[in-house]
Amino acid sequence: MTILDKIVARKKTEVAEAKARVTIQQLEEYPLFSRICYSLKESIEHPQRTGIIAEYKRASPSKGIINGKSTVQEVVQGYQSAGASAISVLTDQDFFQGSLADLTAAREVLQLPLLRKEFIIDKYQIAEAKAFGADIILLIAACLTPAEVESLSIYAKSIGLNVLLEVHNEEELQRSIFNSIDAIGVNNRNLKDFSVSLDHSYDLVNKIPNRFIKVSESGISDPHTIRDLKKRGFQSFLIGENFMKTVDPGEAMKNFVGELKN
Ligand SMILES: O=P(O)(O)OC[C@@H](O)[C@@H](O)c1c[nH]c2ccccc12
Repeated sequence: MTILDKIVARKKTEVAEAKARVTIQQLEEYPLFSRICYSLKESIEHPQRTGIIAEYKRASPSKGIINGKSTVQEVVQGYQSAGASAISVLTDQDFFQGSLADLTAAREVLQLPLLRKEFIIDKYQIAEAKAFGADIILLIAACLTPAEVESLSIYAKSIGLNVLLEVHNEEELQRSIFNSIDAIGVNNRNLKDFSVSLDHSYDLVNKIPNRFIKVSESGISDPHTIRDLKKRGFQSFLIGENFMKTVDPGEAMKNFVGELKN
């Protein structure tokens, strides 16, 4: 059993438990649910922003604890001032030590699109994402059938969310493209064995149709890499650990962006 299989199995139980506590109809009554979402595309095209989607990640299955001290609000405010185009917050508890409370805390201090970073397998988690403050959801092709990618993305669009599809290889990409998707991210990390290689981004960029925002995800730690990815056609870059492993992630991003401009 791969780690991804374990996470997905756990998600099925979690979603069943959550549904027993709060129904989807009740989520639709939450105050944040009726909000108008920020557009990911507009924020990425904003001339004063960097294209970076900066992530708040306390821990991960591959690294264990990354940062147990910095609070979500201080970090995402730092990211926002440093020029992030969007913010990603992990909400998985068991493997990443995140929560929906982290998502709402981030929402309170942000004027940027906010991604619920989660292993989504059920429409219910998409309603939760909106109800707790997200503007963007992630659909991971590796754990969804094409029919699921289609129906989940259509539901997300129907409640005004932006949809980021994550792929790791060409087969996942070709089977998962639908018009209800806004952005396609190439995960440089293999979720089955955690190996990281930017070659995944380089190999897939020209196979992604230009109508989608192209995002390169994971393992980015050098401003030169961003320049290179941009030249090859990416508009956006998802970075977590490189900032989170420092004592002041917002400051680390500010310095990184400073180098990017030189
Ligand atoms: O910390 P990194 O290597 O900069 O990676 C960030 C982000 O891409 C990574 O956390 C991620 C990409 N896809 C995911 C899916 C689930 C959980 C986490 C992820």
